[in-house]
Amino acid sequence: MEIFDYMRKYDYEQLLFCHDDASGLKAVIAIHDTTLGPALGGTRMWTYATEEAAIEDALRLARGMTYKNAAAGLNLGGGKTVIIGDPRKDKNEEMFRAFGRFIQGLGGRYITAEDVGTTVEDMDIIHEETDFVTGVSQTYGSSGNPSPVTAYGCYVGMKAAAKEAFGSDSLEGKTVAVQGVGHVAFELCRYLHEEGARLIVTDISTEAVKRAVEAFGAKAVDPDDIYAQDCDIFAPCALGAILNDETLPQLKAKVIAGSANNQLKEPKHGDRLHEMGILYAPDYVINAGGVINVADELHGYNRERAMKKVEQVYYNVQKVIDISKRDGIPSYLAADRMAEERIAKVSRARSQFLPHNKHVLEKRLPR
Ligand SMILES: NC(=O)C1=CN([C@@H]2O[C@H](COP(=O)(O)OP(=O)(O)OC[C@H]3O[C@@H](n4cnc5c(N)ncnc54)[C@H](O)[C@@H]3O)[C@@H](O)[C@H]2O)C=CC1
Ligand SMILES: O=C(O)CCC(=O)C(=O)O
Repeated sequence: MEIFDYMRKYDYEQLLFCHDDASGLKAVIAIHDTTLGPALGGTRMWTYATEEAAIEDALRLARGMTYKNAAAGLNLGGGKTVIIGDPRKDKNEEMFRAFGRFIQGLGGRYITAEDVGTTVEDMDIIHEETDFVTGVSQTYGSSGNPSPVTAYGCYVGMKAAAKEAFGSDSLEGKTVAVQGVGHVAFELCRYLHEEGARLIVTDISTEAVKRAVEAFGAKAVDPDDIYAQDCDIFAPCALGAILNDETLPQLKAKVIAGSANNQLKEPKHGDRLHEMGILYAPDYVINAGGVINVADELHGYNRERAMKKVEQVYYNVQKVIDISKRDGIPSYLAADRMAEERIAKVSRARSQFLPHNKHVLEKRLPR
């Protein structure tokens, strides 16, 4: 991999390697774009097969956060960290403290949060060493676990997509097939059940399926059968790349609206969904509830205000649909266009010289 060629191709700002031998910390922080504000994105801990795979993941995820934050209307840029290691075996307090000090050294250019393999408890340790961490536990007056808020954003985003596809945003009587009933999807199922939707669920964990069947009267199906279910809406809430050559021909849903990141295996699958007349609510627009929630911590966390902001996901999905119709392009490209247009407009507005730039971080968390 030619790092600078890759960074030039997608316009990255910065890539940092953080090493601490005593704790075993090997972290890569990627900062993609800070036009809108400091780069905010979670820390993923994973056992990467190679260092190159870890760097690529950090870069790809950081760019995704630029688009997610811009589309969500946040004054934040995009960044992400990967820590190389097994989250079940390799974590220790010194590691997250050392990592926190590296983040502090960036002076606010990058703000972290949870991602796959890291928890609220890990954020609390990072918080001992830096001001620039969110997703910290509620005992610090912070937001805690973001999943229920992500679920709420996903629910309102699904309603906006339903309005376009079925003429009404009511989900009463609609059948929703949910792939993966983990932290986000279980809460999503609760909203759907309360509104009177019929649920079909699957998960590789029989325990997770059992919980959803018992709590919401959901019908359970095998993981491979979820795509071909007779349903109105398909909600991918487990893995990435599940919209691909094998699964697209099986789909009967008119709408795809779920929380999973990177749902399209390749861009051509977004084109194909458009041709098939299936409305795809782009992943990073509909699953932005989590980041909207943690970003609220930067202003002194207020749950009510955060939930109000997350309601905006409804209108963001509508905006994407409008751009898709206006420009005759698939929804995934419309989402990119919406994010890029916002970055360009803010960038133009900020070209005017000001003696003192307004700092985006109005209030820091107490420590
Ligand atoms: N937690 C959050 O706030 C956010 C989550 N997301 C994304 O939403 C998705 C779900 O996140 P969480 O609920 O936090 O994760 P989770 O790990 O709690 O839930 C995922 C569920 O999917 C199941 N699963 C895995 N492979 C499967 C397969 N092949 N078929 C069926 N089920 C399978 C797992 O057993 C698990 O129950 C992930 O893609 C995540 O990246 C995105 C933004 C924020
Ligand atoms: O939701 C979070 O905890 C952090 C934001 C993030 O990294 C994401 O949305 O993927």
